[in-house]
Amino acid sequence: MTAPSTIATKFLPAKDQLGLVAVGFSGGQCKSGVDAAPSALIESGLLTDIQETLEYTLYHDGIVHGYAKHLPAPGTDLPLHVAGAKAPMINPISVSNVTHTLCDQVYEHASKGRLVLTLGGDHSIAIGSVSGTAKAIRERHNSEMALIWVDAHADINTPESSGSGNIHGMPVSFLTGITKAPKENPNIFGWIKDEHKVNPSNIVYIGLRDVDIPEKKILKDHGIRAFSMHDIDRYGIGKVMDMALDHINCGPGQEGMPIHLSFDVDALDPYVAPSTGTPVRGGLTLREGDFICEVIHETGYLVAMDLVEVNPALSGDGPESIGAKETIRAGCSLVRCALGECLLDRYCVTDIHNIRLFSAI
Ligand SMILES: NC(=[NH2+])NCCC[C@H](N)C(=O)O
Ligand SMILES: [Mn+2]
Ligand SMILES: [Mn+2]
Repeated sequence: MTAPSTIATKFLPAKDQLGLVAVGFSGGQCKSGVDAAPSALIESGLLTDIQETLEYTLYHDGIVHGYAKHLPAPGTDLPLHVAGAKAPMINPISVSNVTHTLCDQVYEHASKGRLVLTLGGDHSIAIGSVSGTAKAIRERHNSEMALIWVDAHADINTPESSGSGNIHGMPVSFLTGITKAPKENPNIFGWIKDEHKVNPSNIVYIGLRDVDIPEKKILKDHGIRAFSMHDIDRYGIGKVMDMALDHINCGPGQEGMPIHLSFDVDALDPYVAPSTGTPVRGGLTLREGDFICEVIHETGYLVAMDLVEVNPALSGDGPESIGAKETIRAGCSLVRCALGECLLDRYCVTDIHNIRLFSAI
């Protein structure tokens, strides 16, 4: 057995402080209902668990943001035709404005050393949450940040490569700088500067199984590390997580870097999380999803998490359906695991491979 390690203390957010931003936004895709997710998650008791069971001090303005002030007048946010694109970008001004505001909100929490939880909303909002965290981490720690993207999809289309024009399929291309503000309207995502960006070599995908052909090329060209469902079947989730953390230098004894976890609920199998806009069969079991979150918590490097794409209006019989309830329950479970549930002692990182002080109880 190795001696207790002191890893992770360098970047730890204040141990018990959690900043929450509830983002009721659905403009990154075309199905309504995903904007109702934060309220549904909160109503099912997530914040009580975070405060009472997990003992975090919660910083939350009590608002589910719809960003009405930041949205252009109805009918004016026209699809943007980008040269060479298969489909026009949908709601470009709305998504750019909302994510810019969200970036500032997340930055506010992260720059005070709080762990930041962003409840979406569709996955386009990660443009705001990840950029806000990245900026705060650069300022606080003079460090780059890792991004773990758990999803059935790679969400790395450019406006040119996207077949749908939905921006929730593009956030990673903007966050890495692979896509710049479009020439046709440089204001759209023109606010994204180097300080907001994530280095492609610090990104790890987990759970992929529906990647568009141009996205495969982008992943390859930029050498981005990705673990598909095939890899999870082959190696098991334990080994995949070891390899994922090793890639971002966050494994046992490694120097480490702060981690932003962006969790799209459609990474889970539709059996467990049917209420989502773009479900894909053959996904993660709930335990695999929870395990991913637990392992990331265990590193001590987690500084921010997004939970996105829960859409209570989808799956058969609407918001009250069993499917919607199950999806919300699964989403809450993922968040609690990332915040330290099931572990005997939060942040008690000893030797995460030998001593296993905190196996699940
Ligand atoms: N966040 C998501 N659920 N993204 C789904 C993206 C689907 C498809 N690749 C697209 O670009 O439109
Ligand atoms: Mn997805
Ligand atoms: Mn996604």
